[in-house]
Amino acid sequence: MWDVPGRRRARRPFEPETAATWSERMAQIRDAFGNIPGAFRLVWRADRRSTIMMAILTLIAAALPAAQAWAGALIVDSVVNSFTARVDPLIGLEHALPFLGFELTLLLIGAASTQMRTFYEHVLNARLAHTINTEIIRKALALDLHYFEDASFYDKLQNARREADFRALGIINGSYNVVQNLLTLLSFAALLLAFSPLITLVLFGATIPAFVAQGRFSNLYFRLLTWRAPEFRRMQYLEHVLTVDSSVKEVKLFNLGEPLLKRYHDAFHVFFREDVDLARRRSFISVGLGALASLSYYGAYAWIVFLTIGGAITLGGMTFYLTLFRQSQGAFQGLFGSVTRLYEHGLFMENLFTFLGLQPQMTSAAQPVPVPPQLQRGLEFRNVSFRYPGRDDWALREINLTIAPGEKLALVGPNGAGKTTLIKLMTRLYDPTEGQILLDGVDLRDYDLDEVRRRIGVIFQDFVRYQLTVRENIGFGQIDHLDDAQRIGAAAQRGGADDVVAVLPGGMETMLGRWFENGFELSGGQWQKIALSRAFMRDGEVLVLDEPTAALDAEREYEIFQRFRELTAGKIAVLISHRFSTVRMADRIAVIEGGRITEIGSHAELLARGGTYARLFEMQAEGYR
Ligand SMILES: Nc1ncnc2c1ncn2[C@@H]1O[C@H](COP(=O)(O)OP(=O)(O)OP(=O)(O)O)[C@@H](O)[C@H]1O
Repeated sequence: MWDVPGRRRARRPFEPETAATWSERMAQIRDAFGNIPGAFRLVWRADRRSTIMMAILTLIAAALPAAQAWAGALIVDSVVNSFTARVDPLIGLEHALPFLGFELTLLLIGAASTQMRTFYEHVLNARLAHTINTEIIRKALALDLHYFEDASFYDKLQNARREADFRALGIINGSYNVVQNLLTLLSFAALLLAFSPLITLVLFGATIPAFVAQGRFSNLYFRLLTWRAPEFRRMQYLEHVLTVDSSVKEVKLFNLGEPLLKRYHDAFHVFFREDVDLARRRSFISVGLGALASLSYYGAYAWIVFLTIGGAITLGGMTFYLTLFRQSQGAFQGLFGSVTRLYEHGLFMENLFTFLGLQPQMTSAAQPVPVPPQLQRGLEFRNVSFRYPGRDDWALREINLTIAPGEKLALVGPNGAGKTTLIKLMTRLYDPTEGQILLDGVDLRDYDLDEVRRRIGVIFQDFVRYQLTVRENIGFGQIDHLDDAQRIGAAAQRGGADDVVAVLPGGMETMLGRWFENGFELSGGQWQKIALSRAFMRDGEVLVLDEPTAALDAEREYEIFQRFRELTAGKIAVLISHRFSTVRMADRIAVIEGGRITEIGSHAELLARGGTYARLFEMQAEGYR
């Protein structure tokens, strides 16, 4: 039913109903309402004062109509008394004035409390959005890399983020409204029941179908939005590609703009049609069921008219009961409306709480072994095999490798061979599926996770270009030394960023990138020097450089590698490179093919062996002749 003809991409069909059995439906309702306390805790954490103020203001709002009715009655009584006593109009007015003043005061209190509530709601909304975003970011920080390499994680993130703040606030408002309506209703229900239980049943019973229908629509709407998360992200992705600096060159030169924009439009129209369809059905059913409630009201009306004409009740009694019918039915509908909205908000909060409930698997040992200050035995891969979550094939298979303290090891191999994966295991971004990685004889998993990472400096080939100052770009290698100008300067020199800094208008304080004002964009190689310097900022025992010099000019690369031994003296250095001029400077070279180490040895040994390394080296050397 959600499928729109003529679309190119086949979509998963949206199934409107899954909670088939009664018990499943009850469980769903329980879950949705079960999220209310959690939402309250969240709001409470975000801003206690506003939460309390809103509660007080709601109670004032609940009490005001009754007080106003009472003030009205006092005014009428005062007028009637003066009239029957035939007092002078001025004196009569004088008697009524305090009551008029009372009503005016109530009116002013009402207006002020409405404004105050709007104000506190605004404050709470801003704080709440911030609190929720912070919790989402904190959770993302705690989660392992594999979550970020999985599309369904982004759907969860998307669902958690979307509307969470507005829904949490909705739960607070909804809960307060339920209390308000309940109080009003209780007072009316007593009077109504005393008059006629049957009429009470007819009036209230007629509003129940609308309540049930609204609940079903809330459920449908929630599931539609949740199910839609992947498509919605695809739209956001297109928007991103079409509007950021990193893709603008290709978008222009390959004329991708309009075709991609069309995809964006198409996705929007599918969503739009689905939304309109749902809204239309919701409106139709609401009108139909609203008519049912009105019908019951007019049925009761006719009954009262009949009783009045028959002389069973007075004209005043008729007016009184009619008011009672209308107001109590209104309060009942209001109560149901609030409950339905609460249910809908509760469903949406489920997404946030599910996300916040995700647990990292890569955790520190309960009683971590301290990492030794100086490595004695180095790093050892013992029978390590690894498969990415959700993949059947092995990315690494039976890796046995020991890297001695101070050794320089190069990893070479074709694209997709598993080199970067090996680094990810070494830095505990992933744990091996089989086997162990030992740092100085102790399994990496027995150390404190942060401690391990602190001791290893890594720059990946897809390093980050922080749109921040040079100082921060380098200093982030050791964030607690961000203000240590000397250390940052030394790291810049070792990584080769010193000559970049020399030409920048603001030196170390120059803003890099084009995203922010006065940003200075660097060339690919210049960025790489900055990233390399970031790795040198770290004073760890292990330095890992994944394609560190791919974008450097030959001269600079030569210079850095001439000094490489000196720069990494006493440290383990692992470098991945496709450039043999770089690779040959390592003590040993491991060739990785299809996830296995197929050759290992020094440059001379591998050349002498005449295997893959020798073949690739000759091929590259040939290219330069
Ligand atoms: N996050 C991931 N999830 C699933 N599979 C992955 C992931 N990252 C890499 N792979 C797969 O693991 C294998 C090894 O990839 P890896 O990135 O380690 O190769 P590499 O040797 O570093 O290649 P390159 O020289 O191209 O950088 C490849 O088959 C790749 O498809």
